[in-house]
Amino acid sequence: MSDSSSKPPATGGPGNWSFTRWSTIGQLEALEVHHPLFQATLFLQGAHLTHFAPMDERNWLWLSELARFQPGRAIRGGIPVCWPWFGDPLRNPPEIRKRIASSSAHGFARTALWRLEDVRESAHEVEVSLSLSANDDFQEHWDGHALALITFSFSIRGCQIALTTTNLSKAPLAFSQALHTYLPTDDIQRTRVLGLGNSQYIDTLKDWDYVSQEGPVYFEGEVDRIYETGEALTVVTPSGKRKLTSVGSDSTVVWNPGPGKAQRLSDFPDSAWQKMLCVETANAASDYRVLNEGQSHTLGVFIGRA
Ligand SMILES: O=P(O)(O)OC[C@H]1O[C@H](O)[C@H](O)[C@@H](O)[C@@H]1O
Repeated sequence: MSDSSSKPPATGGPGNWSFTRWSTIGQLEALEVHHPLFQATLFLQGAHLTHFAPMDERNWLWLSELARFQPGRAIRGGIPVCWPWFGDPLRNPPEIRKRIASSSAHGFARTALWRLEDVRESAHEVEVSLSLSANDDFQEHWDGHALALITFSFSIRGCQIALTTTNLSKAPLAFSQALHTYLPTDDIQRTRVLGLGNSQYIDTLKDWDYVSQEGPVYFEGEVDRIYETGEALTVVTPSGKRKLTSVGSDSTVVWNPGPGKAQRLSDFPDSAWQKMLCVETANAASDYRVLNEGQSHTLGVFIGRA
């Protein structure tokens, strides 16, 4: 399945690194980081991180055992980059919707081929940057000109992701987005998310009604909510805790498909809803952003120990 070499793909850069190497996984090109302190796997398609773990630890990200690594197909698990719109185009505000020429959820970035910009290595950290220039090549999906630059910083403390969008068109650019993090759990019924109490959420399963959250978020069946806060969160599972700290975000999506939707999802085992949850650092719903010509916005998350 995985074939490592130092030979870069046509879309990659030179591979003269100590801890990072090119790899072919399924039909896709990936960068594998094997640092003495941590490991990571990052695909050029979608700038999609599927694996991050400090040495001797299990993957901090959930990855479906049915995930397929094929051109044009979203990988189920890891951290899909939803950009330049989040969710169903029809659920986005008119300013965003008017640019979208497709019915696909979560934008085109997660299945587009990103360009490797830079790899920086040190004794403590590896930093990988990729870019996606959304220009006329993406006309069939979207009408706009923007640059997405994403930087992953891996260290023994955790993994930081920063996604910067720059508007390259003359007209204002409205967009929504998310870093759609899949996390593993041993048991969803013994999992909770702390830090969202005292906020409001849109319950997308109940006609998009507003609901007040009190106390921790528990999972009993399907959950699909957009919280109106970007506060730091702690995810507590039977085997440990993770802290997610965001920048540039005032919305957080919490999702678990539950047993019913699990059966309809692509590349997702029927029982896997018991072993995962998504906590997505977002600019979604009313937290969408508008950039004037040349302006930039950075959305970021640090995933660390709690
Ligand atoms: O199946 P996908 O397009 O990857 O979407 C997976 C999920 O993403 C988000 O979390 C949405 O809130 C869910 O409604 C959706 O089911």
